[in-house]
Amino acid sequence: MATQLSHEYQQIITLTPYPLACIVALLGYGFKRSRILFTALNLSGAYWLIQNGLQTSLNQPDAFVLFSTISVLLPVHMALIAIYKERGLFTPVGVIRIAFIVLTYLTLYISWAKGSLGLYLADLPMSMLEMLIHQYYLSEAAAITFTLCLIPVLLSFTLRKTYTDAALLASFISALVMLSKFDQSLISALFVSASLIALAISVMQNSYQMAFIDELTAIPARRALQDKLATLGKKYTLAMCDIDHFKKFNDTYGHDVGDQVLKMVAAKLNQVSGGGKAYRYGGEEFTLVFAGKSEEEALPYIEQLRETIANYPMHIRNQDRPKDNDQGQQQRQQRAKSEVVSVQISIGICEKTAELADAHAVIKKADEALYRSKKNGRNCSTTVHYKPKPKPTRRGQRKDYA
Ligand SMILES: Nc1nc2c(ncn2[C@@H]2O[C@H](COP(=O)(O)OP(=O)(O)OP(=O)(O)O)[C@@H](O)[C@H]2O)c(=O)[nH]1
Repeated sequence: MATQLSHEYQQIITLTPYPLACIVALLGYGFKRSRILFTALNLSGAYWLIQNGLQTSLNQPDAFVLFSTISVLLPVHMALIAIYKERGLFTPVGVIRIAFIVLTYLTLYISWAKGSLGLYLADLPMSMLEMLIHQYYLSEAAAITFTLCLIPVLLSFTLRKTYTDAALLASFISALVMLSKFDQSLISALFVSASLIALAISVMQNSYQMAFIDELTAIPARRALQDKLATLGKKYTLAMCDIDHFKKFNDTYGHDVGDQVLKMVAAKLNQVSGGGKAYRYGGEEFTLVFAGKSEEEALPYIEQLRETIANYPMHIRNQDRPKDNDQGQQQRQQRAKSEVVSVQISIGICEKTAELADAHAVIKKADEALYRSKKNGRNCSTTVHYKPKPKPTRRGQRKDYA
């Protein structure tokens, strides 16, 4: 009975990569991640051949040629997929890529099914015939191919830094382990399944990132804030922060510099202490959430942030560098004075009270307080309920956009 059960489990494990590959291919298609779909095709193609032609001793010429070819084909496809630029699935390049993967595995299968694969054994170079290390199923040719193909996979991972590239790298390493320890029972099913799961997770993480993380500032976005607001208890404080005269940054230095300012402010707000959490509310507006804190308790942390931002010397990077050296030096000297600017923010703070029905009512009140901060000369915080003793604001020596 135990053997029977174990056999059934083995069957399930052996079949698992097929539905997984379908799910991953559908995810790749649905989320327009062509590299995910190509990798699902590549892995399932190789796995299908392994299950059909390699459940026998590698001493058989047919099986040996099939194994040697897969050992080279799999990493080559992975490297080509890694360097592929996402251009959509049904573009000419996308279709060629799909056809290339399918045709290579199909040709191999047909040759194997006709029994003609073994005939090529004599044509294989020595580097494909001898295993490099004892007990590892990796020929010299496969080892060289894996090493060469690792370069684009690693480069793509380091340069693009996407979840997809992380999953591609994981699949690549997994393919290497799977092939070199090929004699282990169920190894191909387990490693191909693990790779497919990593690919599926990368699609989920990608879509989470797109929905919940603000692309420009890399801090949580409005949707993440909505989720957070839904989980807050009875006591919390929200602070709405708005960059002062932000339009002037855009108008004076251009949209790119405006983006730099947004990134700097977001980075500073993201360092909030006292249990606060920063979100980009939209445009040049940010929200700080202090769960379990009153206005009075949150205020020192908020004020500290406001001052940190106002005191930060923001260096405006100039895009058009002059070619002429003297002119460049003059401009650089001028820039040294004129291009360090101070960014200031105005803040409205409101805590949850019994009269305020929900978090949206609290945000509305905080927004009204923010409006009062703007009217009171900007670069200051206004609370709705708590009345702190007025404190004179300090202004720096740098160019001030108030
Ligand atoms: N560069 C850049 N600008 C943005 C972005 N989102 C919104 N803006 C700009 O932010 C500016 C907001 O300007 P206003 O609402 O007039 O406010 P303000 O100039 O900050 O003035 P006050 O709030 O009264 O201090 C607009 O010019 C928008 O185009 C963005 O993602 N990048």
